[in-house]
Parts: sequence; structure tokens; C-alpha cells
Amino acid sequence: MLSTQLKQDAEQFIDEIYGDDFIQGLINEDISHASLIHYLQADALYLEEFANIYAMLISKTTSKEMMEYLLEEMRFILGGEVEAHEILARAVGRPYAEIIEDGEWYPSADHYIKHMYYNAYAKENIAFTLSAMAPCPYIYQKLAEKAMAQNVFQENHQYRGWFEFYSGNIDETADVMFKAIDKEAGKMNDYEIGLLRKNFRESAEHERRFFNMAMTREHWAEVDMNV
Ligand SMILES: Cc1ncc(CO)c(N)n1
Repeated sequence: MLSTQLKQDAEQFIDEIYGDDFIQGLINEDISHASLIHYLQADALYLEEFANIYAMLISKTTSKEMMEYLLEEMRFILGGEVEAHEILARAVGRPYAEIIEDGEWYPSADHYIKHMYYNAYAKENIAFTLSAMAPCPYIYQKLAEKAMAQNVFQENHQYRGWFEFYSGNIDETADVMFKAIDKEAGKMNDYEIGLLRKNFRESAEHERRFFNMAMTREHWAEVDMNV
């Protein structure tokens, strides 16, 4: 099945992201507050758009079951995932709502969001968008499972809750996406299946860039807007 191939394609990115500074910074509790703030500002905006893209897919699908799933996922993103963000905000020591008052689509987040929107607007079949969305829940789940398997997080570890959150709450999300992708791929030609695989792999790389974006506190170049 295509999803087996997609999961295999994600392996290299999961290993790379796991070894990069953001995840290692959480595990070792030495990530800077500035990087956590940058991540929270970018991720709050990213999740808003993720929910909007779910809404776009609801209007494109004819399957009642898929509609129910997309609605449920929107509800989770808009309400549930903030729990993971609150854990990071507590470590920073500032109210989450205040932290995310600032922020914008920083360059790497911008590219990731537009990669998903492009597929939602340009492609009728929702599998193309789902293949660009699937690395989001899948890679976080795998990163968290890997961290929990390879480390003993003490009760008072500042980020234990973050890893627990992603190793337990989102396995269903990715599974449903992969099932839908496999179903649609069964009706596609090799070129279209190649696009699904490319969309997925690019989003897996976007996941890596997103975390690294927070470590470098990536911003758009300052331009004097008054000239
Ligand atoms: C960028 C990004 N990818 C995945 C997740 C997991 O939902 C998230 N919160 N943010």
C-alpha cells in the first residue's frame, strides 16, 4: 500500500528531526525560551490554517464518514492541541495567550502552509491535500514515541507532558488520513501516486524546517515600508 511507502519515506526525516536541536532541546530541557516563543507563535497560526484546510476538505468530500472525521479533527485542533502549547508556555513562564499575540507566518511556516493550501485549491481529490497534511500528526506521534522509548522523563521534567501528549492523542488522526490516501491511490495512475508521495515527502521536510525555524528564530527581512 502507498501508506507503507509513505511511512518508510518519513523515517529519514523522523530520525533527522529527532537529532536536531529543537527536540534535543526539549529532551535535555535546555531549549531557549526565545525558540519556544517563536515556535508557539508560528504553530498557533499554523494550526489555525490546518483547521481552515480541514474545512475546505469538508466542502470537497462526498463521504459522510470523512466529513465526520474532518469535523472531529477541526474540533481537536481548535480546542485540544492547545494543551501541548500550554505545556511549552508554562516552561517559558508567560501566559500562552500573551505569547501568541505576536507572530506571523515566518518563512518556513509560510512555505509549509502554502504547500497544503496549494493542493487544497488546485486538486479536486482530497487525497492530494491529505498527503501534504499527513506528516503533521504522523511525524509528531513518531517523534514523541521515540523520545518516550529512548529517555526516562522524571515526573518534574518540564516537557514530559509534551511528549506524552503527542505519543497518545493523535495516532487515530494519521491512521484515518493514510486509509483515505490508500483508498484514493487505488484509483490513480503512477503519475498521480507519484504526486501523493512527493506531497508527503515535502511536508515531512517542512516539518524539519519548521522546528529548525524556531531554533534560528527565522523572520522575514526587515524592509522600510515607508519608502
Ligand atoms: C508544524 C506542526 N506540525 C505538526 C503538529 C502536530 O499537530 C504541529 N502542532 N505543528
